[in-house]
Amino acid sequence: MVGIKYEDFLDTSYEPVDDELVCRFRIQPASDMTVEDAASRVASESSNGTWAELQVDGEVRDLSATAFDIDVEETDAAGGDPAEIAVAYPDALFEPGNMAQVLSCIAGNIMGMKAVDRIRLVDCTWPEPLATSFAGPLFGSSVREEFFDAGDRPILATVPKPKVGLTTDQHVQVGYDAWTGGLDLLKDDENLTDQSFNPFQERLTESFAARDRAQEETGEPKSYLINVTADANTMLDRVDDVAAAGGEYVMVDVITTGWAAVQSVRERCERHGMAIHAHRAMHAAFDRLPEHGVSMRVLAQIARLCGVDQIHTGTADLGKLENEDTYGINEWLAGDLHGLNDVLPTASGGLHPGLMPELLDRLGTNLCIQAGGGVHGHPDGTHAGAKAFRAAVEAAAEGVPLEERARDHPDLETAIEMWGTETPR
Ligand SMILES: O=C(O)[C@@](O)(COP(=O)(O)O)[C@H](O)[C@H](O)COP(=O)(O)O
Ligand SMILES: [Mg+2]
Repeated sequence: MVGIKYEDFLDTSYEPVDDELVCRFRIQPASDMTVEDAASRVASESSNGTWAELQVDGEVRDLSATAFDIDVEETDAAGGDPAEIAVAYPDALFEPGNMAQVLSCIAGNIMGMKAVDRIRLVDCTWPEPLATSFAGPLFGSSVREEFFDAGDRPILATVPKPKVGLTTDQHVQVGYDAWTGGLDLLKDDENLTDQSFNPFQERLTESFAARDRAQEETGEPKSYLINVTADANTMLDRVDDVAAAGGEYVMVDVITTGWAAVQSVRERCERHGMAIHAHRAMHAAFDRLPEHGVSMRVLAQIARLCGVDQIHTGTADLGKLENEDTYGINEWLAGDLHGLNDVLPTASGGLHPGLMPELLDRLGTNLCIQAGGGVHGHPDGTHAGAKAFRAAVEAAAEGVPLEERARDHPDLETAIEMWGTETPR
């Protein structure tokens, strides 16, 4: 039998081994706590320790995490200085392929410990055994070639606005106008699911009928990010319904449904060869305060492991919503992760044609770009708004100044006159 107590979870000479998950936390120790004491408690409470000294078998001891790196940020603030710490977690602590269990360790009780005034899970380094125990994306950015002839340009999506309240007929008409105006994707808003004013089954059937007409008319492949968000069983039924209707995608509000449900949807989508568009509504409840919570970088990592193909990552501060490090997150989503597919970032929120050159300059073209107000707010309506959006992105991707392209593109000219290159507030 061996005793384990908080101090045993701190060892700054420790070198993590290859199959260990390494998490970096930003902590603000409580005023009566040294950073070492706080770090040992983070490692203990997020693995197999607790406040009382325990007598355990050796094997149990082996499941203990180790805080092995402490980087204090000197400040003149009262109380302890904040610090970034690194904790290594043994592979055997985790159930392979179970994201909810992993998060109950690394983002569980520690988020509420009195030993720290604030704690933020900032970044993770995922080892091969744990990472490859997850499905990962089925397509990732290859959706651009698999489903569309987009070539070098980003794929373009629009959400009918107002976000809820349109009838199914109105929704479908907006979709048809957007698709025939040159957009690749119609997208449901995060809070549109199966409400009486626009029921899911009718919306599904009639939208895909309109999609087929639009493909006929334009000769271009079109698709629909239909929101299947609901309880897990209902979501799986809706995935099957979308497959039966000939859909290529489903959209899921991944934060509000939870990662366990996302993993089940991923499994069902594989059966049908379908892609998952992840909306991150509620992410800011986790990531907005820089000193506390879970960073969007880590949320994006979790989404990739759980198998989404596209996820919203922000507009590099060009749009209406706060963004955290869009560039860094997009880079990680495109990077190697033990052979798992990449994820296509989605830029959305306050975007309009005038912002496209700067957006592509900052984030490149390996993107899905969504504009709702930036299309349906066009004075000449959705079809004109869609044409302006497509023209702006094509010009930006070709390096042609918008003003020049607008000379022979009146809808684009109108959009630029209307919104200029301003970021909406
Ligand atoms: O409801 C909205 O606000 C949007 O539909 C954008 O509409 P607009 O194009 O009309 O702004 C998206 O949900 C946000 O972009 C989500 O934020 P993020 O992409 O940051 O997750
Ligand atoms: Mg929305």
